[in-house]
Order: sequence, then C-alpha cells, then structure tokens
Amino acid sequence: MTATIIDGNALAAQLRADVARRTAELTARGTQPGLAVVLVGEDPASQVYVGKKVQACADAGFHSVLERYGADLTEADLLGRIAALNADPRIHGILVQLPLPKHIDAQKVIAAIAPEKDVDGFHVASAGALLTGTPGFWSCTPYGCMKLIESTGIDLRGKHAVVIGRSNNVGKPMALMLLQKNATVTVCHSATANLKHHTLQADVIVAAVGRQNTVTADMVKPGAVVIDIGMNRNAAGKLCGDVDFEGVKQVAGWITPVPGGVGPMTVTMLLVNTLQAAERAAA
Ligand SMILES: Nc1nc(=O)c2c([nH]1)NC[C@@H]1CN(c3ccc(C(=O)N[C@@H](CCC(=O)O)C(=O)O)cc3)C=[N+]21
Repeated sequence: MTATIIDGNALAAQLRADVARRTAELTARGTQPGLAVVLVGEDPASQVYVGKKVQACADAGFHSVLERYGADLTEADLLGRIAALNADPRIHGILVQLPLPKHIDAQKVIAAIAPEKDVDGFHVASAGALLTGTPGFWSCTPYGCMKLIESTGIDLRGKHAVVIGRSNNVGKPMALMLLQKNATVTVCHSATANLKHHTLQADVIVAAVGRQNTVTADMVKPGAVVIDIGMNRNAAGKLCGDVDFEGVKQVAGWITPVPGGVGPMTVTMLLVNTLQAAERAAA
C-alpha cells in the first residue's frame, strides 16, 4: 500500500478562496481586514516566509503593512511600534516574525500585542484560551495541521495521536488541539526514551522536531496519518521535513509532503485568523 498524499497547496487554495470571498463582503460593509507584519533583522528564511505572508494578504484582498527594521532596533523602539499598531484601527492582526535578534526579549514583545490582534496565537491569553477551550486565536501551524488531518475524513475521537516536539508555538498547542478532538495524545521530545515504541502505537503522527529522518518507515503503523511540520535543508540544500517521505509513504495511509504540506497551511490560517479578528472588530 502506498499513502495518499495530503496536498497542502490544494487545501490552502480552497480555504484562501473562501477567505477572499468573505473579505470582499466585509470590505463592502466598510471593514477591510488589515495585517501588520514586523520583521527585525536580515534572517534569510524569515525574509522568504514574510514575503509569502504579504503576498497571501494581497491575494486575499487584505490591507497589509510590512515593517522592516535593522537588527540594531532597540527593544523599546519595537515595543513603541507594537503600541502604535495596537492603536491603529486599520490593523486587525499583528505578527512579529520570529526569531528576533538576541538583545530583544521575544516574550515581552508578544505580551505587548493586544490579544484581540494576536493572529499568530502566541500571546499567553491566546495560549490560555486554547488550553481552556474558550474563544481565542489558535497558533497557525498546528491549526493548519488540524485542517490537514480533518481533510482525510478521519474522526480523531479515541484515536492515538503522537506529537513529536513540545515547543510553545507548535508541539504544545498541537497536543491541545488533538486532545480537544478527543484523541488520546502522547507528547514525545528529546528526552523520550524509546520514540519508536510510541510512534508504532500512533494512528496519527505529527513531527515537529527540526531534524531530518526523525520518523522512518519502521516507526510507523500501517495506515497511519503522518503530518510533517519540519523545515530542514538536506546536504544538497533541498528543503525537507522531519519524516523520511519516500520510505514512510510505503507504510502510512496519509502523508504530507515538504514543501507543499504544512507550510502553505500556516500562511492560510494566518489569513483565517486575521479575517476573524476583522469580523470581530466590525461586529
Ligand atoms: N511570528 C511567527 N509566525 C510564524 O508563523 C512563523 C514565524 N514567526 N517564524 C518562522 C515560522 C516558519 N513559518 C513558515 C511559513 C510558511 C512556510 C511555507 O510556506 N513553506 C513552503 C515552502 C517555502 C520555501 O520554498 O522555502 C512549503 O512548505 O511549501 C514555511 C514556514 C512561519 N513561521
């Protein structure tokens, strides 16, 4: 058996068409959704991702602002910019691209974003809303993964999901979202004694480690759903995920590719969250 490829580009295009339609309606009623993207420093990967976000905003009919600053921007100046964007009625969502230069405390900057504009879902208020199941913005990458899993038609209730990785922005929120859909959730990480023991039990595997070939064919139960959040460069400089795609697709039931899987969905959920922020502001 060979796995069905979950096409993130196709699902993203579908959802973005819906966002564009709702954006046109909201704009006609006097509120054009607006996103501000703040980029500090010259990290090359960040430039690529931010470019994709700004392009996606334009395609959806959003108002968007890209603020770029040199790596020498002070924390106080950045906090000043956040305060100005919090007060700007044309801006419904604020995204500060991570990582930030070392002299800036990222937690402090995220805490300064008004929770109703935290479309990245990184503020403690957003994290707390997810934890407690109350309304708030969900972190875009795990939210996109939930949409990819949903597209398989599999009901997560009672299924065993194994998340590999426990970061605040990906692994932890991923586990909470799966739990909310009534999956039995195991979170594995760098100190997990026998990763394969856990992944072999999994109906759903979500890999968010940042190391290629973390998940190989011998670690996957036949028919499992495998979601690959990894973004790595292999020895040849090619973009690859955490999963050995060629090997695992011989065993899995469904699998996401890299590129073309989770990445386009991350940007899409940013649009979804920003549209929702604008709809709330208009209501
Ligand atoms: N505040 C903040 N919010 C983020 O959401 C955020 C961030 N900081 N920092 C970095 C990570 C990474 N990230 C990606 C977004 C799109 C792709 C994407 O579109 N990837 C394409 C390919 C990209 C390529 O060709 O290089 C794909 O997988 O098909 C990837 C990664 C958002 N992040």
